[in-house]
Amino acid sequence: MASNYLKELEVALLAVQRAVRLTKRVFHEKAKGTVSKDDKSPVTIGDFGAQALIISALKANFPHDEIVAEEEPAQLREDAALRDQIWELVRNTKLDDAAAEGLLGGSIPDVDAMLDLIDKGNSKGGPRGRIWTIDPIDGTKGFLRGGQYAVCLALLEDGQVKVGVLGCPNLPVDDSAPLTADIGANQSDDEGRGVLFSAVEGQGAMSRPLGTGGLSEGKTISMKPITNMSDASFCESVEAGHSNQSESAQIAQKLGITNPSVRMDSQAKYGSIARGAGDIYLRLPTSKTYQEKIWDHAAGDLIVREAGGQVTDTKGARLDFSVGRTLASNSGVVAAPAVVHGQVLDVVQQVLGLK
Ligand SMILES: Nc1ncnc2c1ncn2[C@@H]1O[C@H](COP(=O)(O)O)[C@@H](O)[C@H]1OP(=O)(O)O
Ligand SMILES: [Mg+2]
Ligand SMILES: [Mg+2]
Ligand SMILES: [Mg+2]
Repeated sequence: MASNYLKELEVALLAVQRAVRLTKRVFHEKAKGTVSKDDKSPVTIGDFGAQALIISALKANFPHDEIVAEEEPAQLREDAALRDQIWELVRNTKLDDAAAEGLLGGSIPDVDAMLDLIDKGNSKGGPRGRIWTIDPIDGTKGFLRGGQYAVCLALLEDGQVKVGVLGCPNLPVDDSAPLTADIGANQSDDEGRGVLFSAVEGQGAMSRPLGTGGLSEGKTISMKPITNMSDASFCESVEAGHSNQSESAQIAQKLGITNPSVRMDSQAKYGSIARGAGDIYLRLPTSKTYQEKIWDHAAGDLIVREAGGQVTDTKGARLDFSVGRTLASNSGVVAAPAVVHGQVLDVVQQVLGLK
């Protein structure tokens, strides 16, 4: 029987909403408990805490599903001070709505149970079955800089993205607000900011304000119908090491795009183009060896496609979430409204020398 994924969507939205409450507390702290991972990238107490809370909600509702999550608890088992800071955050973060909190399965019993939950995100992924993928804080560098970041959750079934949710605490609630990575001068003022994007395969894409309790009504979002490329806006990473910014500038110029790129951290880029605040998202490989991670793209891929977009890699292939924890068979990302995707891809391939 075909599933409409109603329960999966509700649990995913609430789990992300709750995790965002935790990450926002850390965002407003000066000391974010940052440590460096083996690959030199940063991770904070916010990343670990959000991952624990989301996995707890998934295990309470879908105990047989597998989970591919970004963080692993090894460093925490050795660092009691860091572990205790995370536990303090996790045990004190709840939704205001008791029924919603109850749906997420209630409290985690103790610090060891929390570490075990973080460890449950260690699935290898693959082509079969139900697999959730979590990026507890996407754009950790943006999070540390006081910029955009996203809490990301998606459900894959037999390698296809079925449900995607992105919590973007620093994007404007207003879907028609202009595309900017700026979150305003007064960073302690949350007024008008915080959006939850979601999509279910075949059911369209939605946005709603991030709240503190249950879920508010969602609005359908769609990409902007581009009639004139010179009016288009495109977004890319802030980090020059994540995407080739000189190639993207050449692509924009060849397409006739006159606006400068908007540089924004995280999957907030996918959400922004899905609601028509921007039009095109380019991610151009900077190295031959880096493989994109499935948690960095699964939710955004579905949200953009359900909003009327097309998402491929630079070779024109759809993103393949069925080959493990990384997008090993893809190279880069080209996301654009479906009607112009072919035109954009053509120029990307010319500039990258792929044709
Ligand atoms: N060399 C790289 N190329 C592309 N993406 C990268 C690279 N190194 C890290 N990333 C990932 O890019 C994502 C952020 O993307 P963006 O630049 O669009 O905000 C992060 O998840 C980050 O991983 P990590 O979470 O390990 O830092
Ligand atoms: Mg990420
Ligand atoms: Mg992350
Ligand atoms: Mg990371």
